[in-house]
Amino acid sequence: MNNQQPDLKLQLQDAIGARKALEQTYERQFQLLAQFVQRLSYLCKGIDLDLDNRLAKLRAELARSVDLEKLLPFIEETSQQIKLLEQRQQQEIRQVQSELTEAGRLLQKQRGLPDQLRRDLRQLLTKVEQPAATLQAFLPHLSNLTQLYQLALKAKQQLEQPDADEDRYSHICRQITLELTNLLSELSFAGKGAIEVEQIKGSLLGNLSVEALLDACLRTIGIIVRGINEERLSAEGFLLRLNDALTGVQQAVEATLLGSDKLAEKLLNLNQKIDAQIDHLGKQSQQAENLEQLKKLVIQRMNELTLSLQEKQLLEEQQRQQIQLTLATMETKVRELELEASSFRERLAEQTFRSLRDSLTEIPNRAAYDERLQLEFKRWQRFGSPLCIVLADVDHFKNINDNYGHSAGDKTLKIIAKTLQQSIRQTDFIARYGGEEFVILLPDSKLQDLLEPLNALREKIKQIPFKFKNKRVPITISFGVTELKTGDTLQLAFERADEALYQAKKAGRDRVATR
Ligand SMILES: Nc1nc2c(ncn2[C@@H]2O[C@H](COP(=O)(O)OP(=O)(O)OP(=O)(O)O)[C@@H](O)[C@H]2O)c(=O)[nH]1
Repeated sequence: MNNQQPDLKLQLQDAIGARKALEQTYERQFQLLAQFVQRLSYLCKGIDLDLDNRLAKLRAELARSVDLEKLLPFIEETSQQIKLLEQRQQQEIRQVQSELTEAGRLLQKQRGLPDQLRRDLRQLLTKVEQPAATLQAFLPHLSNLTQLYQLALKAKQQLEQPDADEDRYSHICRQITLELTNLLSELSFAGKGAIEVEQIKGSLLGNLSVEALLDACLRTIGIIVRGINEERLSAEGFLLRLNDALTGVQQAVEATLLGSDKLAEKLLNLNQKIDAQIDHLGKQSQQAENLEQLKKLVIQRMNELTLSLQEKQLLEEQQRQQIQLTLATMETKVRELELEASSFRERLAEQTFRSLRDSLTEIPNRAAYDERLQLEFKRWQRFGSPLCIVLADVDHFKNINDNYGHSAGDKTLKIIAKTLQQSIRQTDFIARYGGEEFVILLPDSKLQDLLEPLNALREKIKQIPFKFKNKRVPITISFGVTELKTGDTLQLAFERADEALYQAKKAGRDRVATR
């Protein structure tokens, strides 16, 4: 029993020591937490006056006591206040987002902004539209937008300054050249018109003055008007020839009717004559007194009758021949008309075919693309199966024209167009969008499934052994791809593909970029 007493005492001392150590640890942790809360509360200072006051009280309480029970009401109140503040902040985020978007859109509406600025602005607006957690997240966007406003202002000022006339002048020239080149690539004429179109296209590759561009525009209008007139005249000519042919047939029928009327009259007279001859023969034979007299009479009348019958046969043969002739004439006329009509039909079909084809590369042109796009878009809306748009642009194509001439450039475009067309599926659609740019529509394809085939196609183009001036010149192509999303308009989707293409170019070309 005596031995057990010191043991108990020792155990009690240990327990008291452990408890003290625990209390000290607890106090240290509480101090640490209190310090942390204090620092955090300083960070929130200045956001809201009421919150500042509550946090000050909480800090004072934390400094004074370590009793959590006493602190609880303060913590409760402060957290309520923070919740309200949070709601207010969400509202402010939405407001800043909408104000930034509005300011960006306003800038977008300004005319005469440089192309690059437009692209940057478009990208910025896409970022602004994405949800943000804090107001601070908008700060870089705000600063970007301010920069874009400054750039736009500078660009505008430059345009308005007299010494910017030169820039403005060349900007206008470039715009007209671009529009006219696009228009010409959609026109397709045979013969003289085609040669003239090619000449104008060739002249647009140089730096033309506004006067020369105006002249090119007027010449283009002339070609179009002539083309329309030619088609109109050709249609008019066909109708006139149709009218002539019908008049011819009508006259032939009338002549036949008239001829057969006359013949019928002659035949009637002849029949009456034959009847009279037979009648006369009958009467005279009764008056004959002997057989010899009768025989002479009969022979004479029979000769007269034979002559009349021969005449009748001749008349009938004439009538038959006349009808045959008329029928043959009518048949020839009808055949001629048929030939004329079928060549007219062919010309019309060819015209429709040509107006939807690009004359250089012989693949569908932009007008054909617009038509097909509408169709695919409607299908996409109705059936919901995926639809992708790919923009393809030959890299540094200007260098080919500059270094090896325009016709080398033309040949390059033809080969690339052919390679692209041969590489897509039958249900896909490719068109020359203009210049060195092509557009491909891929129904029933998901964006992620296109990366591999498009990269293979890009490699295929790179491997084409182009040779100019006895030198192997590798040519590359960049692709911008997008898939239509719910709520998309055609314009939005196209702009995304265009942005992707821009990214591919910016990242060094010869690549596939997606958006
Ligand atoms: N030979 C030829 N050239 C054309 C035709 N249409 C447009 N071009 C030329 O294509 C060139 C396009 O040049 P840019 O738009 O500067 O582009 P790029 O040189 O391809 O450079 P990146 O696209 O930036 O890689 C211009 O020089 C046009 O004159 C055409 O039908 N035939």
